[in-house]
Amino acid sequence: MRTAYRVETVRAAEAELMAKLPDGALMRRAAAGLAAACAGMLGGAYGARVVLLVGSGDNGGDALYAGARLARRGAGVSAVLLGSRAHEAGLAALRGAGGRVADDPVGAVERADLVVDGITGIGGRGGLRPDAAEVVRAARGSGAVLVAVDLPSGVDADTGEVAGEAVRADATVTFGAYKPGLLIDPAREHAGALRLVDIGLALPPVPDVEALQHEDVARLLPVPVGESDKYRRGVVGVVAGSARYPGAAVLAVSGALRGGAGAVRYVGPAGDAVLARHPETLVHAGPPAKAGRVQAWVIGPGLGDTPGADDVLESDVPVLVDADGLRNLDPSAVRSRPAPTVLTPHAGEAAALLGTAREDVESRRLEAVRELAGRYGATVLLKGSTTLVASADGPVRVNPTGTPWLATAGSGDVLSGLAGSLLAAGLAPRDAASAGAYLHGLAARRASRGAPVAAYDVAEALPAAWRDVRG
Ligand SMILES: NC(=O)C1=CN([C@@H]2O[C@H](COP(=O)(O)OP(=O)(O)OC[C@H]3O[C@@H](n4cnc5c(N)ncnc54)[C@H](O)[C@@H]3O)[C@@H](O)[C@H]2O)[C@@H](O)CC1
Ligand SMILES: Nc1ncnc2c1ncn2[C@@H]1O[C@H](COP(=O)(O)OP(=O)(O)O)[C@@H](O)[C@H]1O
Ligand SMILES: [K+]
Repeated sequence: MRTAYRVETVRAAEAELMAKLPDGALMRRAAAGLAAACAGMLGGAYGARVVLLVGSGDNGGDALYAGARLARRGAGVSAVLLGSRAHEAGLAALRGAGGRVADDPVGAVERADLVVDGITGIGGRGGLRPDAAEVVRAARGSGAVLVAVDLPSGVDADTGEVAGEAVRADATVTFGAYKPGLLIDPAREHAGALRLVDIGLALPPVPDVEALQHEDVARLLPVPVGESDKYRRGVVGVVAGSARYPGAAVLAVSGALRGGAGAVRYVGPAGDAVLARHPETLVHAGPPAKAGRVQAWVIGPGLGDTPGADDVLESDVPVLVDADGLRNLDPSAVRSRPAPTVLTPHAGEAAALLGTAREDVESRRLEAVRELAGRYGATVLLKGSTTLVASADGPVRVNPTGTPWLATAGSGDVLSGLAGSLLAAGLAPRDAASAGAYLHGLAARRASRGAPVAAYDVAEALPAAWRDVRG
């Protein structure tokens, strides 16, 4: 599991550790890790031209001490001082090692091999100020490798929000713990490759945000055993499709068939289309309550204007509500259910549920997903460039897989079928949602390999994604 902690928690752990260590020891640890990472990216420090962008806080201090180390190894290091003051001991260390303060900041970054962004870290507020923004733009245009210290300056560490201009780094070297913003867009896009330097912090067991890795998903996935039969493996019911959108039913069933349930019941008017593609589906044209027993329902993809989720929400099994099922969804109807509910909105659907604008959800997705989970008393999977899964309590899960090629019509239908199938197979709601998103993103990467994919390609790549995860 990759874990991330909010600034408040990181600062408390730092304070506890600092009290036990000599003055400046923690910063020297951080700087040593940073210098080693920079030297690695340069393929050796000797003869390299390194420019440090230095803000007025300890983030600048890290950059200055790391610069001193690189200078001692033969790099030409200069510092661009962007704050009202600079970390005094760090600046003295740099000067003592032969580094200097740049008198022409833009010229210096234009000639640099590597630029170190030490403008702001976890103490930063808002976007870059104009003087910093100008030098950062020159650095971006120079072809130098841009390495952010702890965080790309200008992004919000706790939320991933980017209000104004921010550094776009090739890599970020972060200290002690990942911060949520490093894993969540839009900030994640600014961070580049992530590297964590252990500085010995003792962090609480429960993080604020976490991201599943292969081994976590492998442990969650259902695997049939000798005495399994199709009913014991779980039956998932899919209520989807309409005369206008029969394809959504086919796609949701395609995901459900590859999600680990032993059987898929399809309920709705698109039975012929579903059977043509998936003859193994149990098809029913009447109301869901008459379709036979299921262990979980998926409702919503391609329903169009046909009545919403009420019938299914009254059932006593887990329900996943997607797409058209989310329209006008009543929080009290969801809250009062005896079984768990999973909602899978994209940003537009989440915005409609919250009564806000789509852009607002996209820029503050962590807050939006938490708010929806609280309001509905449900597990919420918010889709998009960073897919998040939140339940009423516990860490928010960030999905680390996926590709922007997934932004294609119908891929969400595959996901809802898949996650619903995992629910029917017995996974807890946040596990079904997050393992589903993980496999879905992995399948999309496999199917795409840098080229456009259709939603059905993603469904077909799901078995290969399972095999990847299970090793
Ligand atoms: N506390 C510790 O023990 C350690 C801290 N470390 C470093 O210290 C950093 C935190 O240091 P600080 O708390 O001094 O805070 P930062 O250095 O992150 O930033 C605060 C400073 O930046 C200024 N500032 C805030 N927003 C700005 C903006 N938008 N544009 C320009 N300037 C802005 C503030 O006026 C303040 O002087 C961490 O991110 C990490 O890099 C590391 O050395 C590891 C140890
Ligand atoms: N920019 C993006 N980067 C990565 N994944 C994305 C991006 N945009 C959308 N996705 C993913 O694509 C899928 C689209 O689902 P959805 O919006 O419901 O579309 P549809 O209703 O057409 O199926 C989701 O899994 C979502 O997370
Ligand atoms: K920084």
